[in-house]
Amino acid sequence: MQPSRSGTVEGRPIAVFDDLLPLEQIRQLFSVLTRSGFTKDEAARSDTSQFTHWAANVDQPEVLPIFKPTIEAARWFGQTSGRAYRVYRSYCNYAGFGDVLFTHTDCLPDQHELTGLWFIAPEWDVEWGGETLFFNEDKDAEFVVSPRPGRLVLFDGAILHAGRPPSRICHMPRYTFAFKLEPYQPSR
Ligand SMILES: O=C(O)CCC(=O)C(=O)O
Ligand SMILES: [Fe+2]
Repeated sequence: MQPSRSGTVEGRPIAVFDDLLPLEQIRQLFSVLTRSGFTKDEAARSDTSQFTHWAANVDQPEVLPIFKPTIEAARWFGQTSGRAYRVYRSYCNYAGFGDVLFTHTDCLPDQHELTGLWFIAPEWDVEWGGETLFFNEDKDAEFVVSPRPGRLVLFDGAILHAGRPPSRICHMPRYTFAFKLEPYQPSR
């Protein structure tokens, strides 16, 4: 498995993977998500907890078609870091026009956790916005990922990042399906 492109921010890796699954499977997952139980209780940071956004927690992510390719992409990451990763949390974020998604990190600098984000949409127009941005320590955006349907971006969770809400002309929910992965010692 090879990324379409990769880079680093503050020396920490990011990789973008495309076409890991047929678009039809992404469309099916989109359809399931539109009928799922989202609750407005996900907070990006402790100091923004009064501005929650909608998310749906998923208890059995193994059954989803996006699970295995996520593990395989994490294995690609592990080739460089020498680490093995396992999923410890899965959920889907929702954002619509006018929502705010705050900049945040997903782990502490020395935790070396990974976040995998899948863009789940049947189609996406560049004018709809909704990119995920990655910032350096100066809060300058250094890496941008367009929310192309079926795309996976995998990154060191200590990189400051934010999803951007879709624009006013976007009639589609912006779903990003998140896998949080932690390093672990596989038993031999
Ligand atoms: O929706 C996005 O682009 C970002 C989501 C995110 O950073 C997260 O769920 O931790
Ligand atoms: Fe995040």
